[in-house]
Amino acid sequence: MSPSKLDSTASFGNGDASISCSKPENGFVDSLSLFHSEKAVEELLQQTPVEGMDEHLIEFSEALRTVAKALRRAAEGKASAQAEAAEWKRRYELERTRNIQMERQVSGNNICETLQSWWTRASLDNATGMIRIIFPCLVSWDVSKERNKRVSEARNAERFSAEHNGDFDCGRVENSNNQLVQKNEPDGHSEKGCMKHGICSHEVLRDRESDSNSNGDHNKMMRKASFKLSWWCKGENGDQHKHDIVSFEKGNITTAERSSKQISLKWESDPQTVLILTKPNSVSVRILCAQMVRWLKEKKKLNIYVEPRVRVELLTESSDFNYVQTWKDDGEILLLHTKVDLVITLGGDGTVLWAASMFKGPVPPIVPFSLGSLGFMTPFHSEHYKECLDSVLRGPISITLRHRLLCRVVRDAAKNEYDTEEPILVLNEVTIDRGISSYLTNLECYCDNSFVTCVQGDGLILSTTSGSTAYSLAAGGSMVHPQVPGILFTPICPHSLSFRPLILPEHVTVRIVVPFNSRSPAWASFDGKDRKQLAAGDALLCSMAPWPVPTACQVDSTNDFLRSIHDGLHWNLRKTQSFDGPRDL
Ligand SMILES: NC(=O)c1ccc[n+]([C@@H]2O[C@H](COP(=O)([O-])OP(=O)(O)OC[C@H]3O[C@@H](n4cnc5c(N)ncnc54)[C@H](O)[C@@H]3O)[C@@H](O)[C@H]2O)c1
Ligand SMILES: Nc1ncnc2c1ncn2[C@@H]1O[C@H](COP(=O)(O)OP(=O)(O)OP(=O)(O)O)[C@@H](O)[C@H]1O
Repeated sequence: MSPSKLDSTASFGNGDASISCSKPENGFVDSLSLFHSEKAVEELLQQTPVEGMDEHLIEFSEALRTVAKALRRAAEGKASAQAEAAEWKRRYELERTRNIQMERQVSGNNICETLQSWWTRASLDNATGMIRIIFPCLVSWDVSKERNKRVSEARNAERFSAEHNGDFDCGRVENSNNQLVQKNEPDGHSEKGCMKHGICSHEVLRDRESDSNSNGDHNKMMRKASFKLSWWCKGENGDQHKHDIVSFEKGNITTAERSSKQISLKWESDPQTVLILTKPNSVSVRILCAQMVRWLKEKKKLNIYVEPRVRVELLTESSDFNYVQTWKDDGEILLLHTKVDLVITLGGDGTVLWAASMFKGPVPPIVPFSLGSLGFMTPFHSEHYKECLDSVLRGPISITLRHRLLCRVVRDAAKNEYDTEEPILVLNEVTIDRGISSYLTNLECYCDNSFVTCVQGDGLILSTTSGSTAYSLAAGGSMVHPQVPGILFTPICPHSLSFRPLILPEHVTVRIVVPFNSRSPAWASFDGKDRKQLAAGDALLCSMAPWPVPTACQVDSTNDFLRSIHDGLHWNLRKTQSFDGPRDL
């Protein structure tokens, strides 16, 4: 996977005539210097007086010529090998791009398919000329009539990809009415069939109403609450969600939508089920959790889920907490997002990271209460939990859609880039570092098809904008508003003066490869957890995940962000300069 690197150094004679083939920065050998070597030998011989030269000198000059010729041949051989390698790389990247496009098409088609399945419920909005589709379980989305055409195109493409790419078959079959339907699993949990490596597909957004009707009252009670998202800017409520981001009428380019608008969440039916996640080993958290559970059950009549550990703790306190629900195995955790309307976290940022890591697909809105020391992502104060939850349950609320990164490890022995280990979603960052090794990491970095750089230092952080205030900040990265979509590329202690951090656009795939000439393996860790070793030839692929983490805001995402950098980090805190003193008049 790594371009091979030669390190050749040869030197003949002294002064002007010395020939050297050195290895400059970033590992690229200057092959021109090899071509120049033969010329330099000729020059050296011309400088030597020919007359009166004894036989040894003639022999020596012949030997030099032979060496120079050998060097030229080596240079030519290397140049042709490089050209061949470049051609193979080009073919490989083409193939890779084609595969990625196919993958995107499939996931895009999954959305289109969901749209298709709700087409029958679509209604024409006469005022705007738009067709409005209500997704009963998650969002309402306006789509233009042209989408209809795209859906059928997408379905054709899906048929193509189903034939050519078995990886992404989420268990769909076509019924006699030509509609795409879910294959029935023997255990009735067809969603499980949609989880490739434990990551959800968009299939899970389908309505669960039919399930609840057929399964009686219990499931009816568990039906997910629906809500609607709308985008607004500068305090104005611009509820018209246009899909054309860029228009170029009459040669004028205009952008209509910006992804960083404030988002507001309005419940369309009342939330019924909350999941409470708590930081372990904290007495204050335990006490608050018991109070909150009681209040939510008695005053708000909500169904409550907690982790198995917390249920045991609650039952130890009182058997009255018998109504609190939990799960038995990890398989049930994968289905939590289909039952839970709202997640409440009691702890610090680590508990928000923990909550996000439990959802390997869509994430319900999270209300994070601060019971830690820093609390960048936890704007709610626990003392006022009743007022806060009252207002959240009533809605509408401002939310921050925190982007996540999807990380896949591709081992050297993998057949292709889809032959990966279980993908991991991170809310803060993935770090590739030297682990316990005392050697510099040597990491080759690519952005889509382009070589970025080699990281020689302690490692590299690929961070979300939410994670920009965490480890990336400590390594010298910029602080970025969490609503800005992008991937931060921040080196850790690079052994180079000019290696400044980068911010890459959200649509790219970053590939980090451990080259074969690396002195030691590298280690990847995900939101500070789950260390994985990366041996020579292994790669880590990182791209923006389609499932952000919606966290409720105290005021709005900008106000909350600025407050947290002021209160949490004391950003740019300095005594104000006094008026009396030197000044320009
Ligand atoms: N040198 C460093 O700054 C450093 C080193 C290792 C890990 N970390 C961070 O710790 C995170 C894991 O957090 P944890 O609570 O499980 O471990 P932890 O208990 O070690 O706490 C790490 C600290 O980072 C803070 N933090 C976490 N996410 C943040 C964010 N998005 N913005 C601002 N501060 C944030 C936490 O509040 C906590 O104070 C990792 O994702 C990584 O970003 C930082
Ligand atoms: N429900 C949970 N189960 C297991 N571990 C958890 C859970 N919630 C949080 N943790 C872990 O506990 C650790 C501490 O959590 P958290 O950061 O929320 O608290 P804190 O350290 O007191 O807060 P702060 O970092 O702001 O001081 C983190 O490493 C986190 O991953």
